[in-house]
Amino acid sequence: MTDQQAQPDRELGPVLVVIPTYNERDNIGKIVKRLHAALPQVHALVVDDGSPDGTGQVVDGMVAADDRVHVLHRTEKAGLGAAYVAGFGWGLERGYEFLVEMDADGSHAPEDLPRMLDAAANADLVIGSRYVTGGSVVNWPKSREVFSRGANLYSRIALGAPIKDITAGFRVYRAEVLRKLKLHNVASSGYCFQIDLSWRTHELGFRIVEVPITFTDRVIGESKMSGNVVREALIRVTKWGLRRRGNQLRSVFAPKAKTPSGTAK
Ligand SMILES: Nc1nc2c(ncn2[C@@H]2O[C@H](COP(=O)(O)OP(=O)(O)O[C@H]3O[C@H](CO)[C@@H](O)[C@H](O)[C@@H]3O)[C@@H](O)[C@H]2O)c(=O)[nH]1
Repeated sequence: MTDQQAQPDRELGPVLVVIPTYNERDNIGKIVKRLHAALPQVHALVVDDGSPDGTGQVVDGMVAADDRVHVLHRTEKAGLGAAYVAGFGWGLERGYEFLVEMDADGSHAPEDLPRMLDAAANADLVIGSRYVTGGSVVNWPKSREVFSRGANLYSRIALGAPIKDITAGFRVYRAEVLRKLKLHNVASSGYCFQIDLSWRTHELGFRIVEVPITFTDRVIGESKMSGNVVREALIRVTKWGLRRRGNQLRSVFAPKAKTPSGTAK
């Protein structure tokens, strides 16, 4: 891992693109190359969870050849959320002002990132959204898209957050947001991490903007979606939603404070 000072990018300040990897040996080189073709000045941090296919060693070679590429090696597969928390911590310590989430498999087009960074000039969180006007999904099996849309609808209703693509994994966070989110308290490890951070960002009153993107299913390798990932999201979102309803009811039925004249305020 090189340990350079963050370099300024565009007019925004230094940008770090965090890319979690598990078994992405044949994807990681291509995606970082596309990223640097689109945005030569950004830095990339790959967070690899000891991929058995040797992704970590491939990235070591990239780090040795390019000052803009960094790596965090972790010993075991601990989920996408934990990988991002580690990557964000690394970036915040080094003074990056914008921290980007992006998959390694090409589902997220780095060529869309300049538009997202433009939007970040007036937002605290920019979500690359499949489900706003102009956004789309290419090559996903219909069942996966229906599932993803259903998960979004359920989360939106349960949490009352007006975000069309709350599970999206292509995002730009302003560093200030991540500092306020108290990342050490985030326990969501799978894709639920995206919902968790979106909701926390919304609750803190930060500006969230959705920019349309085209999500294209991976050509090489496999999705890490599993029963555990789905269960975690379902249980957590339901629990947060019930807690939110409970808080709303408590505030409606809580005894009103009395004024000195005896009328309720
Ligand atoms: N380090 C690490 N990386 C992981 C892990 N699990 C997944 N990744 C990496 O995280 C990225 C996304 O994982 P995929 O498994 O390819 O995701 P997907 O099924 O295509 O899901 C996409 O859509 C979801 C919502 O619909 C998103 O929530 C998700 O972030 C992603 O964009 C890939 O770069 C993958 O290697 C893990 O345990 N550890």
